[in-house]
Amino acid sequence: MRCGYDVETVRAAERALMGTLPDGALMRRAAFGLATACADMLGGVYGRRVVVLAGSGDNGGDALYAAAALARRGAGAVAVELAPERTHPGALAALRAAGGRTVAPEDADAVIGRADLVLDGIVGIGGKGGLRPEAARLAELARRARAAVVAVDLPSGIDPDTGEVAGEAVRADVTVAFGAYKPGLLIDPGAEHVGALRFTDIGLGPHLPRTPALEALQHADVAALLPSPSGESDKYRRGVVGVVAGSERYPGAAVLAVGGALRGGAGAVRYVGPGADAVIARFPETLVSAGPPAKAGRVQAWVIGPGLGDDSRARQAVAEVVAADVPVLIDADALRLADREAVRARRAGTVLTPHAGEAAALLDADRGDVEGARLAQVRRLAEEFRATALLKGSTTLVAGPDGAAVRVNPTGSAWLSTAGSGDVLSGLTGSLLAAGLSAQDAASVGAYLHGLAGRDLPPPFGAHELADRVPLVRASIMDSVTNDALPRT
Ligand SMILES: NC(=O)C1=CN([C@@H]2O[C@H](COP(=O)(O)OP(=O)(O)OC[C@H]3O[C@@H](n4cnc5c(N)ncnc54)[C@H](O)[C@@H]3O)[C@@H](O)[C@H]2O)[C@@H](O)CC1
Ligand SMILES: [K+]
Repeated sequence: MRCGYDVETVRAAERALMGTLPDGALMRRAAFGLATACADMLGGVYGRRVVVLAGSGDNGGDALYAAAALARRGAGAVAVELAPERTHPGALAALRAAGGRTVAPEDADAVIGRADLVLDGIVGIGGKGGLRPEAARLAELARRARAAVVAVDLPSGIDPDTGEVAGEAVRADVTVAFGAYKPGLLIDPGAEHVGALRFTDIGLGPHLPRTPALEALQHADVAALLPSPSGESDKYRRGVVGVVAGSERYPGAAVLAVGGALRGGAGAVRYVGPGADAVIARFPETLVSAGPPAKAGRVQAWVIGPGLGDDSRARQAVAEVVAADVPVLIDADALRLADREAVRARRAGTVLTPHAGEAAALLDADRGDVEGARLAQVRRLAEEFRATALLKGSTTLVAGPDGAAVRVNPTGSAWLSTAGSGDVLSGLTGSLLAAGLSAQDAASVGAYLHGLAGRDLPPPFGAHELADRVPLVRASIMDSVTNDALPRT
């Protein structure tokens, strides 16, 4: 699991650790990791031109110490001081002692234009609000530069706790995070500015709390959560998922959601709705039923919404499914039709899967507000509906109603935004709910497999191919974990 900790938590851990170490030890560790990452990036140090954008806090200090280390190995180092009277004195002295020089912000353009590498030490976790004009100008120069840009701890201008970006922000090729990932490095729009994310351990681990603010699953976590049938399994033990989707107008949504559910590993899929002929033609193993969901027979979880429409049949089906005492996934049209109070009153797990536009409608907000503040908005959704909310988008987030860590999906690609992609995700996640995963695990594992399937397929692809790819990515996850566990020879 990759974890993100908010600034307050990181600061407290740093204080606890610093109390046990000589002065300046943490900054030395950070600067050493940073200089190593820069040398890797440059592929050699001697004769390279390094420019430091040095703010007046410790972030600038890290950058200056790293530049001093590079200068000692033969790089030319120049620091642009944002506020010369307040630059970190020890780090500045180290840079000068190593032969580096400083220039005023007015001269930044010229030195950045000749640089091979720009180190962004404008602000780190001490940044407040959008970048001030002088800092914003430097961030813009760095963005336009042909040099490689390495962000120190985080790209200046992104909010470390939320990933929100107000105005200009540095766009890095590499970001070197110290001690702990901050949530803003993992959530868009901040995450888009990070480039390749590297980590430098400064020893904070033992001082960080057990529960982070944000979690990103990795292969081993997913492998541990994925259900596998055992000798005792029958279709009910593996989980029967009921899918209420599709309409005369959108029969394809039914096929895609059922396909996702089958590939998610359910023991059986029941389909309820007017798309039965299309479903059976593609997946003859589906149990179809013409009546309402309440009469469809036993299921361990329901998926409702893709392509459903909003006629009286759809409304009735949503009310019945929301009233069921098994886990329910509510998507697409059903998000509009579900009664908020009825959803809040549910006792079994509930997963809502809106994209930003649907989330905006549910929260009475603007779509842009949802996209710009994804973490706050997914938490709000979970709270207001007392449900697990999966907010789809460039970084998919999953928040539970209990205030536990929010999950951010690390897989996925822009090619996933294709018609029907969400229908597959719904079926897939519903299948995991039926197998007994908690709402938050089912949603985050569903998003992980779905995203990985999207990365694995040569683009462009159609949504039905995503479902077909799930068994392959599942196998590769299992393989990678088994191989990791083998002794190395
Ligand atoms: N505290 C520690 O133990 C460690 C801190 N480290 C570094 O220290 C950083 C935090 O240092 P600081 O607390 O000094 O804070 P920062 O250096 O992140 O930021 C503070 C500086 O930024 C300026 N600033 C704030 N908001 C701004 C805005 N919107 N526009 C322009 N300038 C703005 C402030 O005036 C101040 O000069 C971390 O990100 C990390 O790089 C590392 O050296 C590891 C150890
Ligand atoms: K920075």
